Amino acid sequence: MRISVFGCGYLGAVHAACMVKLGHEVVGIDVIEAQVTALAEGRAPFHEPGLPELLEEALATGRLRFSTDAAEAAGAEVHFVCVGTPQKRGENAADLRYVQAAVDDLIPHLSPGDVVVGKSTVPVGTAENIAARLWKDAPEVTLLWNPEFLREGHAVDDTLRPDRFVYGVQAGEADARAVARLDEVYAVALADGTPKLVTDLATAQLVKVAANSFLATKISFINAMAELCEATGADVTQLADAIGLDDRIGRRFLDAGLGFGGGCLPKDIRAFMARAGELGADQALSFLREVDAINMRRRVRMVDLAREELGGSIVQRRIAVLGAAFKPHSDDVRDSPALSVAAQMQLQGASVTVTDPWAVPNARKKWPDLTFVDNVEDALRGAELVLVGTEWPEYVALDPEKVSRLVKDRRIIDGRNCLDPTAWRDAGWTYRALGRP
Ligand SMILES: NC(=O)C1=CN([C@@H]2O[C@H](COP(=O)(O)OP(=O)(O)OC[C@H]3O[C@@H](n4cnc5c(N)ncnc54)[C@H](O)[C@@H]3O)[C@@H](O)[C@H]2O)C=CC1
Ligand SMILES: O=C(O)[C@H]1O[C@H](OP(=O)(O)OP(=O)(O)OC[C@H]2O[C@@H](n3ccc(=O)[nH]c3=O)[C@H](O)[C@@H]2O)[C@H](O)[C@@H](O)[C@@H]1O
Repeated sequence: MRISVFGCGYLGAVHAACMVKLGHEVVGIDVIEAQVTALAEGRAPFHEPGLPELLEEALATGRLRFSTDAAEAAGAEVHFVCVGTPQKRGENAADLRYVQAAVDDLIPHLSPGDVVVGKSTVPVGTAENIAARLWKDAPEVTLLWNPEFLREGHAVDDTLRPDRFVYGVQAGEADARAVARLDEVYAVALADGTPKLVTDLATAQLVKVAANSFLATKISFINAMAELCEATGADVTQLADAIGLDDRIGRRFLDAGLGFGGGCLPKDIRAFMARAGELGADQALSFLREVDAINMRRRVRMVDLAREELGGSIVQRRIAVLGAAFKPHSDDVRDSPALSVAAQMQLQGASVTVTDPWAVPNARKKWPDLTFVDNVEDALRGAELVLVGTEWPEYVALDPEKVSRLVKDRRIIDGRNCLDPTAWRDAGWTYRALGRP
């Protein structure tokens, strides 16, 4: 099947390469020339495990190309929309201008019978507006909404072996043909037994934001428990293990710490609240305001803890921050809790050095005033306080004895509850964490 993918960022680049792996011929379209050039040369423009190898393999088949020219989408039968839907500046709502522009760019190159498949995360109602637009300008083209659930750091596997497919459809014969076509695209995964749910357009759009809202709520729930643990001397990691053993609750997404960041959960819950307000249903999602507030409070608590540990002031104190990415195995620094804490401490007068195995270039672009180093030893050298902001395996594996000689003072705050407190305390460190005695 010939496929086009509009938007070759974290979602689209992985999707394009994976579609080749599934046997299709793909053109990836993006408006950023440098990104297209890098991808066409087999260089992933961001860090995603497995993507460089997959790109190389896909390019070698001759069935994958990239372009900035939307006209290259002509001749494809299925067109995926994977462009960004960031938070509007100064507002909670999603900025839909990239989705609108991609649809505008695509329409002149569509042929009768083509299927447009929306994958970007959008406020409910967006798909219906696009469908109306296609009805007017390309009436023999069908729109499906097929939200994406991949996680950064696991994107390749999540795309090739997803937990489920959701197809949002309109009513009618054309939709049955479009569904059959999307089934052909995903034939390999469907044959492996991946569940498929066919819903109306509104439900499909809601499934996506509901899933992300649930995940964000689960994280904020455990972080609220961490606040209680801090007030009582209890241990949130044991609490999570204990409640997580109940199958109905489950242990996943109960890791307390600095909370959620990234290009998705924070902006998606805010956009969902904004859309609910427009629909006159804001009360239904008022709990998400609290989910957001609990999440942001963890960052403030981390800075307060640093101040407490340093005897009341962080001004001119040397603090090493391990981690800049919003989560391990990614170089994405969008709304990164670790970076936000580092920046806050710097703004409050601390002398902060940040390191990360992959995210330093992106972090430097975002916060050029922070000091960045490429390796953990340089970050630790002379530090009066060490703060773990992202649980990269190499930080989890640090030997507290070995790194003792690098720092000025042995003080560590584990912002991700990822270290063994006993090992650090036994090596003479003052160990503090969020929600753990
Ligand atoms: N990053 C993730 O893990 C996931 C993201 N999503 C959703 O997917 C969408 C994309 O997210 P990301 O890939 O993270 O964003 P991104 O910002 O990494 O990538 C978006 C890409 O779209 C390109 N673009 C903008 N306008 C365009 C146009 N008119 N034509 C072609 N390309 C255009 C941009 O240049 C950029 O490269 C968002 O709605 C996001 O919420 C959904 C699931 C997972
Ligand atoms: O819509 C999206 O883009 C994606 O958003 C999230 O994926 P992602 O943002 O890649 O990362 P997650 O693994 O969900 O982590 C998000 C944040 O929550 C934090 N987190 C996660 C789990 C946990 O127990 N505690 C916790 O604080 C992570 O450190 C990270 O900052 C969802 O997990 C994906 O299913 C979804 O497709």
